[in-house]
Amino acid sequence: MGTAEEIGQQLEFDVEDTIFVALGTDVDAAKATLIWAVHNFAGKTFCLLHVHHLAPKNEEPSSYILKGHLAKAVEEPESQKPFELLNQYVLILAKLGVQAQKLWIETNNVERGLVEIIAQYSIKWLVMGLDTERYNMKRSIGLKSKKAFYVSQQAPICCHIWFVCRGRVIYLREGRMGRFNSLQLENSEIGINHTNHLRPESVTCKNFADAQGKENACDRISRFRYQGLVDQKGSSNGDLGTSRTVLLLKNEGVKEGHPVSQSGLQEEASMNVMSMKDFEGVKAWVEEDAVGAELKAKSLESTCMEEVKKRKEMEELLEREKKEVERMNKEHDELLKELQHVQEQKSLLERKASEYWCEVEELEKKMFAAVDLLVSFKEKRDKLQIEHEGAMDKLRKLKNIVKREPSSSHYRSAEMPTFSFMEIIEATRNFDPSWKIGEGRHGSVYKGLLRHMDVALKMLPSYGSHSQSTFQYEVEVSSRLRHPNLVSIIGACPESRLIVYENLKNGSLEDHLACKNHNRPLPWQIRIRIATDICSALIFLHYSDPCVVHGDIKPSKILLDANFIAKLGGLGISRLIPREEKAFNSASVNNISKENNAYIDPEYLETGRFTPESDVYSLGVILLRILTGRAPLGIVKDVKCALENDKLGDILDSSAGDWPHDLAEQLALVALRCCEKEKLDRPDLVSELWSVLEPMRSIASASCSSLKKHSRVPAHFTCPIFQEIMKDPLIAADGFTYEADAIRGWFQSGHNTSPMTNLKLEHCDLVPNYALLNAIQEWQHQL
Ligand SMILES: Nc1ncnc2c1ncn2[C@@H]1O[C@H](COP(=O)(O)OP(=O)(O)OP(=O)(O)O)[C@@H](O)[C@H]1O
Repeated sequence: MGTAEEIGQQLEFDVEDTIFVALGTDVDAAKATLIWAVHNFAGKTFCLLHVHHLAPKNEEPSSYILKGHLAKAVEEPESQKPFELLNQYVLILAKLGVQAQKLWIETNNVERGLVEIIAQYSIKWLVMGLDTERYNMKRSIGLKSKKAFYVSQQAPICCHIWFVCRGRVIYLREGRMGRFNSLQLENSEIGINHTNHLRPESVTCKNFADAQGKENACDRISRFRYQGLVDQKGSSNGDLGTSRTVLLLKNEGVKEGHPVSQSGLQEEASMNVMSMKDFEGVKAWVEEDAVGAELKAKSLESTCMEEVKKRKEMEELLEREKKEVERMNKEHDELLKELQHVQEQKSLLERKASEYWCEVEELEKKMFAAVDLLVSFKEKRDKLQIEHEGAMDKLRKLKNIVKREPSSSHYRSAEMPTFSFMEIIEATRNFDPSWKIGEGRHGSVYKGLLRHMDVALKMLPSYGSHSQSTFQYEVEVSSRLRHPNLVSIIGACPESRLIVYENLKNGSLEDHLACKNHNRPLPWQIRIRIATDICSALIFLHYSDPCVVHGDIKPSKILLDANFIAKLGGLGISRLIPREEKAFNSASVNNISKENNAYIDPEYLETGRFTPESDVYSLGVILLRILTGRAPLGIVKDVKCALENDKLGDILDSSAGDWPHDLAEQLALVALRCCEKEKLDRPDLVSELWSVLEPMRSIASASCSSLKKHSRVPAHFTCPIFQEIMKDPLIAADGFTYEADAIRGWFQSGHNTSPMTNLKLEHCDLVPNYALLNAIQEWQHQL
């Protein structure tokens, strides 16, 4: 065993020109490294270097080697050692025509051993194969192996080292010294190309064939002689520390247990004739020759088959999955469409719902309004029911009133005489126009001679249910109310809706005030008496039970008989009001002219309700007209103004004669009170109005000169049979008053009917009419 220098000297080849290839225990890696080296350093001398790791002392080397990668990788029997593989590599290279040496070094530290060998032999070019497992990543660059890293760091600086794995350079540690510093790689993946100046020195496979004459492979192989430079028993030269170095230089010196067979050498020799063109073939041979590779290939083949099978299954599975995915995608699309449709429906429904809500709110509002309306209608209904009950009660009372005995009331229960239309035609001379004495809203008034009586015939329109009811009502009321100052009804012609009244020969007050039909102006005395007559009639109506409100008092309704006794007519609009009632409603104001509006109570115009005070108001306007002779419109204001200015005399109707001033002023004041807007401010008929008018009448009677001129016997003072002023007036069952001798003679002559109506009398009893007698006597006294 010698020093490193000594060892180097013992090498039979030029270290300077040799490419050292350090091979590990990984067979695949070793092969790939070798192929790379041969491919890139064609023509160079190779020395295959294996630094063998010695087993620890407590473990047998052989068993350790068996555990090593090499033995496992090639699946060699126990006897085969990495050393034999090194020989195989050399043989393979020989087959490739590459000159190769082998160097076997044993040490207990591989990387340090490598570094020391580099140093000892001054190795300039070293290719270091790396474990494939560690560099399995594609394009992994950099050293991961601890050994490689150590070598790259510690190797002498003059050494150029390629770290190769799987046929590509992982890392290049460039050396600074040496002739081949600029050596470029032919197929390096790190991009180093051959330079032209190296080419001549490179020996390609072809060149190698040409050079075989100089030195054949056997010669080169024969130079591998085993020289036991290192003492197997551990007598180290000390430079390598604990390592043992075995240098293989010659065939004859093969280390024990690592023989190179003769046949192998012969094969190597024969393979020396192979050219680099057969490289692929040799490579195939190498692969076929390698048992491990074959087994591995088989294994790989079966694995591949399995993989193919698996792949097929996977592809089928994938296909199925793909179809499933397509189906699911289709379903997904359909569901998406459905979802979209549902969302559209949803938004549509939401829109409709909001519209419905709006409608519901509207309907609720309407419903609440309807409920309010219903409530108000119910209230009105209840009110109307109460009113209806009240009306029914009134009706019952009125019916009772109607049924009363004649002696207990002002009403007469006698049947109203009826006339045929033929009689009416005869009485009016077929409605001779010259016999027409008046025209009202409801029809014309004719004078007539009916059954020897001087009558006035008022014909109501023959159409409309209203006219029928008006007709019936007027007949009913007129027939039941009897008073010297009320126009008396004589009978009716229902078939022509015609009412027969007594004929008041002097016409209406209106005609006299307006001096129509050649009427002379009435003297103030007559006017005062007319006022008292109407007041008397009103007192009679208002104090009747039930109270009768005329409701339409105006001068045209005040008729004057032959003696200028005033009689109030036109009871058609009047209403019976029970005592406890104060008013009745009427809508007839619509038909009233503006002129006649002046007689109507302003309160009625506002409320539509007639009260007894309404009649008082009308009477007040009539009194003012009697006093002034002026038109009714604005008369109240004129008289007020005249009174305030003490100029009443200026507005008095001078055609009535000389009005006594006090009387005129008194009449004006009381008339204005009647025309007060507030009904409560108007005077009471009896206590306030009659009490003023009655003394006036006396004053007027006293002023006989003018009165006598106009005085005539009142018609009701004369007997209907004798036509003379009655001295002993008796009331018969027909309600008429007759002179006692005349009516008794009527009965004694066999009559049991009324001389006036020709109807059968219920009885022949006769009752004295003291009131009339008193009136006659008073009248006679005044005369
Ligand atoms: N019984 C009668 N005797 C004499 N003349 C009468 C009689 N009745 C009515 N007249 C005359 O006929 C006229 C019409 O009377 P009528 O009652 O029909 O209407 P009006 O009172 O004038 O008006 P309205 O149409 O408002 O009732 C009276 O103005 C009067 O001149």
